[in-house]
Amino acid sequence: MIELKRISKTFERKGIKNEALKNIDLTINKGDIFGVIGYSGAGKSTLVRLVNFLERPTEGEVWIEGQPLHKYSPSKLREVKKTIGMVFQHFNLLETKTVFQNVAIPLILSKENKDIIKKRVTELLEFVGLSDKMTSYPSELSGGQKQRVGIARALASNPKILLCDEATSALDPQTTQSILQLLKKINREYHITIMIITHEMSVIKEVCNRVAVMEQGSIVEQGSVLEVFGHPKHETSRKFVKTVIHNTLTDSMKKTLLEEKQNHHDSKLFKIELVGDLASKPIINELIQNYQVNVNILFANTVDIQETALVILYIRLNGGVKKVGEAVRYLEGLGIRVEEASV
Ligand SMILES: Nc1ncnc2c1ncn2[C@@H]1O[C@H](COP(=O)(O)OP(=O)(O)OP(=O)(O)O)[C@@H](O)[C@H]1O
Repeated sequence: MIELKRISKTFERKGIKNEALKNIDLTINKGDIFGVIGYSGAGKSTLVRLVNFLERPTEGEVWIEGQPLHKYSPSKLREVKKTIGMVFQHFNLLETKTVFQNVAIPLILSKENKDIIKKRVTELLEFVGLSDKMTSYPSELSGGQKQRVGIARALASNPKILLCDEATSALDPQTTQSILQLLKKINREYHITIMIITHEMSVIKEVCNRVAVMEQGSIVEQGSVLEVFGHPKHETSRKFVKTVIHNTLTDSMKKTLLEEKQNHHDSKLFKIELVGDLASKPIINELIQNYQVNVNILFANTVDIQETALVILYIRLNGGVKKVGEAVRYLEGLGIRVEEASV
């Protein structure tokens, strides 16, 4: 578990202060794959560097697995930091060392014996799918293979937490997919909590269960990925969600609705979201049959988030205030999020 409490970080250079993080409160639970997203300069890297104390907070507390890192001496910090692995955007491999030697570095530093190192590195290279590259040098590998080495090295000391700072940003979409699948496998099989820093919402959609959106040093929204994708509250979150999910009426549909407005003064427009099992229920049919309302579907989109279907619909209900009200209450009673929409 990672807990950041009232964290602020101010950099000072030549008398000029730069408040990189402002009053951050964040809890990442054991087993989470937690994404932090934001535009360049939002403070993401500073935030992740605080978790393994590559940076010290100006104010606030950093708790890792119940341990108060902000109170620890450098030697005690070194011990805790062994339980945290880090994966970097540009891999940070030693070019003069082989794949095997790169992965072995953390074990050599903690003075493990040769047999243990050999066994552990062999296992890890098998896990990341690079058994046949043991004696290769980084210059002989593709970007995706280099990142697999970086990940194996981060796992060498058996961490409880893995921090990934833009780990897929230098990779093409297909390689990104394979690295994200590997991170999922690490989370599932090794029960490692993962914190992912990214500026790509597709990364969050693919692997994270929770997300925090950052802007100018603050967290402007956080929650489950389904919640934030289905119903982003902050403007910045909405912009990020739009990059991966089409969740608003199309321009041509808005135009038509505006033109038709006078003909539909007794109808109401709603945005509804169906999550998981609800997505496959005959809800529209029930609205028509049981509540005698006319249902006009104006927009529909289905996306899979974390292997769960999220259906976003814009529907126009017509049938008088009473019937429409009853229909809405029926939907809400099923646990469907219903929001009156405007054009
Ligand atoms: N060591 C430093 N000294 C001074 N200012 C810094 C330092 N590190 C970061 N900053 C500043 O803190 C702010 C946040 O930077 P940070 O790198 O955390 O953002 P980011 O969201 O990770 O951006 P990017 O995606 O571009 O890496 C920026 O204004 C940056 O200039």
